[in-house]
Amino acid sequence: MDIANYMQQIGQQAKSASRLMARASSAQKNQALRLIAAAILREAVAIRAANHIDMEAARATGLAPAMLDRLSLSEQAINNMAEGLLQIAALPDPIGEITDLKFRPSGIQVGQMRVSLGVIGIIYEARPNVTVDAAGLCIKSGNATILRGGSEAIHCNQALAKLVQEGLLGAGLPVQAVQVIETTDRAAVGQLITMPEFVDVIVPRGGKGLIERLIKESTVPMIKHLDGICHVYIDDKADLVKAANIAFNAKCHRYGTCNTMETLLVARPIAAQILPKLATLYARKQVELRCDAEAFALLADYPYLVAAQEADWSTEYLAPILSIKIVSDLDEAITHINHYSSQHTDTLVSEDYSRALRFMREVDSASVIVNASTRFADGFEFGLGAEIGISTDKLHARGPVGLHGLTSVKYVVFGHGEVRE
Ligand SMILES: NC(=O)C1=CN([C@@H]2O[C@H](COP(=O)(O)OP(=O)(O)OC[C@H]3O[C@@H](n4cnc5c(N)ncnc54)[C@H](OP(=O)(O)O)[C@@H]3O)[C@@H](O)[C@H]2O)C=CC1
Ligand SMILES: N[C@@H](CCC(=O)OP(=O)(O)O)C(=O)O
Repeated sequence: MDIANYMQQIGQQAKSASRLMARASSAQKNQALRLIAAAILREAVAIRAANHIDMEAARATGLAPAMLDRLSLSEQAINNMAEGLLQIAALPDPIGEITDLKFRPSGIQVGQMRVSLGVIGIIYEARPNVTVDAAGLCIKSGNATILRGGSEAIHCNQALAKLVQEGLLGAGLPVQAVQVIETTDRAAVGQLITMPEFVDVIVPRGGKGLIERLIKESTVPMIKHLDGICHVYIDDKADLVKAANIAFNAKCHRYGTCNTMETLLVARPIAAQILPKLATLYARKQVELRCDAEAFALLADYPYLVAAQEADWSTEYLAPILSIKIVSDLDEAITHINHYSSQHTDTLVSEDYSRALRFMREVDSASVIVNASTRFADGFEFGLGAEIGISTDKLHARGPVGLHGLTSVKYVVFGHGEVRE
């Protein structure tokens, strides 16, 4: 395959499709979403068969269990993809909304109209449900998209792409509004990020290697969705029952997601009370605990205990591993988090109102949570219907990105024959 030519063609097709998508009616876009949902349910067996091929290949290469979990599509996950599309269909259409329309002294009326971004290139991990969530959000927000999922998911992504295109066709929308790149050759990524004539925005979801390349090479603006070095800080004013539930869920609910806790900070006055209890819970899941010297001494009998190294505080394990540090107070916790966190999601467990407010104001992360698990940092859980991912950028969109994050506004002016004096 001549990758440069192939990507030029994909880019041109996306650009043409984006013009039609920008003016598509809400009814058409919603019809496409419903048709895709129905096709996914109808073809559940074929989707699972494609996923099985990917899973077998990934197992053969020794992919880590948490990554296999991310790649696998259960019957429930397939139902959830379809349900997610129906939820996106039920959301109000943001496109065309005019806000803040005001008369100016000159007589003109000035307002802002919400518009689509155009063509969005999304590079993401081997997680097939993202293919459907991203396609659904891009369709509803009137964009065209070029999708480059993780190579381990290629068969499943192609099967899903066919169903998405079937739905677009059925609703009278351009099938090339959603294109899945058919090659796993990373040269295609290199092309995608250097086609500003066709691509308006790149959304990279991934780790440091991906981002380093994109920062060096991309000539297209990006909304970066980076790694999650997420923290839970258990304060000495915490309700310890809540704290244990939250700290267990934040680590053990799913190891491979970016909103999983990687470091637990515990206030010194309650460390001896809470840490052994938590260790009992973590031991059931065989979670390795990488502890600073103080926590190490408290948990000396724990079966999977390791002394933490400096590098642990800035490591995203995506695995049953947790680093633990005892801190003196909220100030030390905030300082640690702002130094080591990837500014994705951080949680405080405390019953103290003033400390909660301080944590929310001072922790510089996309989602700052009080008394709930970091795992809630998710577009669906935040009520966005679905998400493109979790932006760790500060500009344009921050945190879970839903429909609004895939749009922009332009000024619109209604005149009545006015001329400037
Ligand atoms: N903030 C967020 O919303 C999210 C963040 N993440 C983060 O992603 C990371 C885990 O996912 P993981 O699969 O390991 O991520 P990777 O960064 O390894 O892969 C993600 C995607 O980028 C591609 N890629 C990676 N490196 C390059 C490169 N140098 N050139 C071209 N393409 C590249 C991969 O392709 P290939 O298949 O060829 O490897 C894949 O499609 C974690 O850090 C996690 O926190 C994940 C999801 C959401
Ligand atoms: N929003 C997601 C987490 C973000 C995400 O997609 O993470 P990842 O599993 O690293 O691709 C969730 O809570 O399921």
